[in-house]
Amino acid sequence: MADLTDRFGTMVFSEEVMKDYLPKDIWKRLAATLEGGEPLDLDVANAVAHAMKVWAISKGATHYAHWFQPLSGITSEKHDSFLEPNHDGTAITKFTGKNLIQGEPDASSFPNGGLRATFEARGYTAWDPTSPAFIKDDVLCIPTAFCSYTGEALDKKTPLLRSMTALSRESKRVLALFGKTPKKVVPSVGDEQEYFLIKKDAYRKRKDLVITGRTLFGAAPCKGQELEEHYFGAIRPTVSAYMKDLDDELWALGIPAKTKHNEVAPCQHELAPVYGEVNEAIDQNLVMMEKMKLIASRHDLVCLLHEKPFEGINGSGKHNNWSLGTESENLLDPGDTPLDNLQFIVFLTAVIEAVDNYQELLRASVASAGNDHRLGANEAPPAIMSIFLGDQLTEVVEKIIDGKASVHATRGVLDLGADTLPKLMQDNTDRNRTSPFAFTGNKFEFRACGSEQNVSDSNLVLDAAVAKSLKSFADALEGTPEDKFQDAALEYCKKVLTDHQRILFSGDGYSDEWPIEAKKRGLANNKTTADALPAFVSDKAIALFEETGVLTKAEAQCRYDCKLEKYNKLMNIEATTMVREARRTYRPVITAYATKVAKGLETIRAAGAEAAMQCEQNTLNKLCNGITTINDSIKALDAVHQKAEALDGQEQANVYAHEVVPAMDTLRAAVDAMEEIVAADYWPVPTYDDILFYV
Ligand SMILES: NC(=O)CC[C@H](N)C(=O)O
Repeated sequence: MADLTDRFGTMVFSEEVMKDYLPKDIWKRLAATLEGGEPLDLDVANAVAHAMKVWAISKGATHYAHWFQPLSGITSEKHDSFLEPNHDGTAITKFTGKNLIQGEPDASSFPNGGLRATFEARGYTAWDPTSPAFIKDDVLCIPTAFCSYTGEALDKKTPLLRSMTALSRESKRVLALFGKTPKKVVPSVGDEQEYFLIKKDAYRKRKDLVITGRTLFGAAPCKGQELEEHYFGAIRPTVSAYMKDLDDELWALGIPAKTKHNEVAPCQHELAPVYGEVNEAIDQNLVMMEKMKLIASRHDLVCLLHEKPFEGINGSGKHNNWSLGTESENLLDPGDTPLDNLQFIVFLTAVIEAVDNYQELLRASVASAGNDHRLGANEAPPAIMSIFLGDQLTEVVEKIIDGKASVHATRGVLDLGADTLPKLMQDNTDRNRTSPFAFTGNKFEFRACGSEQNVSDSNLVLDAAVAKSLKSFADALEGTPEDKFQDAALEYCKKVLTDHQRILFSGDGYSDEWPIEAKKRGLANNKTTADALPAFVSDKAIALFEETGVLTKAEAQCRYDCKLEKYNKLMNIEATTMVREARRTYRPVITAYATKVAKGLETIRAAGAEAAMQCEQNTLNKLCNGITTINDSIKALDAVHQKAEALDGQEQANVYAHEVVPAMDTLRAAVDAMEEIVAADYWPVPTYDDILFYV
């Protein structure tokens, strides 16, 4: 077996491979594009395409594909063979610079929200050279952006790249004030991917799981996660074999899979890669999710990426560990020297201001039907956005607000009563699992993101919002005389921190007091996707998107429309599945069992042993009541479902969130109550106990 390091990145057209395959001058010109955004000319593209083709074919590839992320959030690819037939019955291989740079897929079947009417059907894909090409299933996949012919972004990647540009631009302005001139500033991200693994045969027997990705019914198991024995527990052989396969494939694809472990819920696991530049990290996360599902199938398992496959136990998040850095320093690392501390405080302040100003937009960025079930319980943060800084940093911020921090008169350094900030511990124990946005030593962990989501939206909002805060700082401080800069910077931070202190919260996000307190502080609490999404197109959000150049108004509107449409469609699918299952799967079985109990009772009564049968009579009564409740609940759900389907857009979403979901909860409760009394061999589907403990 190849050496462990030799197995890494074998299927990636990496910088190292490029250097190997490309003539020196071509590589230099390409590197200028990668680093400085120099426009790419056709000569270079032709040479790169040729090198890519030769390399890919040497690895067994037969096709190439522009690999992109339409607004559905999942990835798309159309495979074209490298082969070109000659007229004489032979063939050559061909892949040109033009093929590399641009593709022209038919865009008409991808979601494009409100822009549909004005768009031509065609769209085009454009090579993103900042994320390396890779070979997947004998296909050379080229990461691309996806736009309409009129230039509007129709994908998740384009605005993310724009937000990176904005953030780099404004960060550089701020760093210039500290006398630093990095080439670029890049947000980096490490996404912790949580998932469930269950047996394929159990999965196939659960229509709700197959169709909606989550269980719409299911009584609480006899044992849940209360014994806390699964988290970090020894990994069972079936799961371990899966994880090894997965690691191997991810490593070959250059995905730095690092940490794997059992998560809190039975059957739940996590895989965390080493962080990387956000654009590439998200591409890799999308490939990772695809591989997780495919490889599970080879092991007779199913990987569930839904945010809440099982009610009442831990859901799955994708904690987005976000930081900002130059080629030589992490700007969210408090550092050791006082001057670094002031710079750190400026960037910290910018993040605090950004999260407070755009709390509703951040909430909207993680809004989805699945995440609605997860937020607010079982170690997932509530829907209220807030920031957890930890004790030490909270104290520092309080000192700045109280005017107890100053720039040291003679030495010109930040004075907090001590020379430096305490070196903050990157210690997991200081984490607050109920916080949506927690500082963890040298980065922020955005915990509200859901496991199934493409986190481009969350990151572009975060990048844009922080870019705006930094822009305000640079606008205010540029031109300040050098000897006054530090005092002025600290004064600026003091004001901003005072204005935005309300977003800081270190307490228990699950407590009954927090929503009340949050309301007093004026923080938003958008509990459902329907409530959260309008923030995506508020005047404030549009102004941010336009000012930072991340999205035009039309592009933002189109994203809102797509998210809304997806929510409404998913809710329709869930409500339909639920009613059908209740009618066709559960009710007949409950009725059959009630009939059996009734017949048994009759027989025993005839035999004169009535007293002993009181308990069976009680069961029969419960079953009959249950059937009535189920019938009533189906009727009630049908009615609100029809009401929702008669509407569209935001109005439809509102009815789904506030009327259909509660009706679904009622129907579920009615069926689940029967699961507890119907004889096990009658029950038509595997129960939570059957599913969660047999992998
Ligand atoms: N241990 C953890 O961090 C659990 C997190 C939790 N699964 C979530 O939904 O976010």
